Amino acid sequence: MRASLIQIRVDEQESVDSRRRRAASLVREQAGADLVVLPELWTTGAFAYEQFAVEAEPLEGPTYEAMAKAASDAGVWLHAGSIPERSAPDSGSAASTLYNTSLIFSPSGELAATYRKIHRFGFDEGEAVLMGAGDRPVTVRLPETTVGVATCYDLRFPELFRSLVDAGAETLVIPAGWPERRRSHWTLLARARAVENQAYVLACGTAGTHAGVPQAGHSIVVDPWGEVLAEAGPEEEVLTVDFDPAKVATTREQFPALKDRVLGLERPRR
Ligand SMILES: NC(=O)CCC(=O)C(=O)O
Repeated sequence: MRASLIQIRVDEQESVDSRRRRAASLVREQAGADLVVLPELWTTGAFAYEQFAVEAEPLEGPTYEAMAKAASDAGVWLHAGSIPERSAPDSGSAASTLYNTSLIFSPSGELAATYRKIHRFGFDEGEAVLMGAGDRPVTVRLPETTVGVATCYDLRFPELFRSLVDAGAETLVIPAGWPERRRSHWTLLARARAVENQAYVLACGTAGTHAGVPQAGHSIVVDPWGEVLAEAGPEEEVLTVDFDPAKVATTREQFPALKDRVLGLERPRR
């Protein structure tokens, strides 16, 4: 199986429209890949908090349109990263809510799944107060593998990944806008999630600097044994890797640690 991770540059020098066109064209260039991945909030930048409401889109907005077409033109499964989604107001409320929502398209350009980021970053600021939280882990069946999705800060929460594995995930796809300041956590956690879940990890970040936050880049693909198959540098690039989805089953058979899980442990006694 061939995956291409598009580590696109996100900065204020380029308009959102221009970046959207460029992303679509980069996706088209990946014809021949099975799966293409874009990062988190690549229209605005994950740290450009003031732009979230300005650039928020309905689910089927301009990014959806451009990515659905790019996926079908290239004939690839496309995890189109995430958008600031403006949901329709709930009944009885005048206010709409923003979500950090991932869009996954099939090779015919159909929407196969959406995922609203569960763990919002910022503690009491930024995304944590500007966006609503998702509450539903999501997996998507591709012909060769079952993909479990998570977004950026989610990477720090192993219990989400366990729920994805329990739902059958073999390949964990994680779009992100991870900052350079914590790059060591990014690569360490990507490998940890791969080793503990005996799954492939495809983690796609952004390049560039937006809202004064230099991005780590260093998109990474890790195999179920924790070996790094490919790692990008800090600048914009497409990281392409071939991997064997069957290795998940063989790793889990040959080193069956997942079978030794003890569930429902009591709280420690004081
Ligand atoms: N956009 C994010 O979720 C950033 C996460 C981050 O910076 C961190 O976990 O560290």
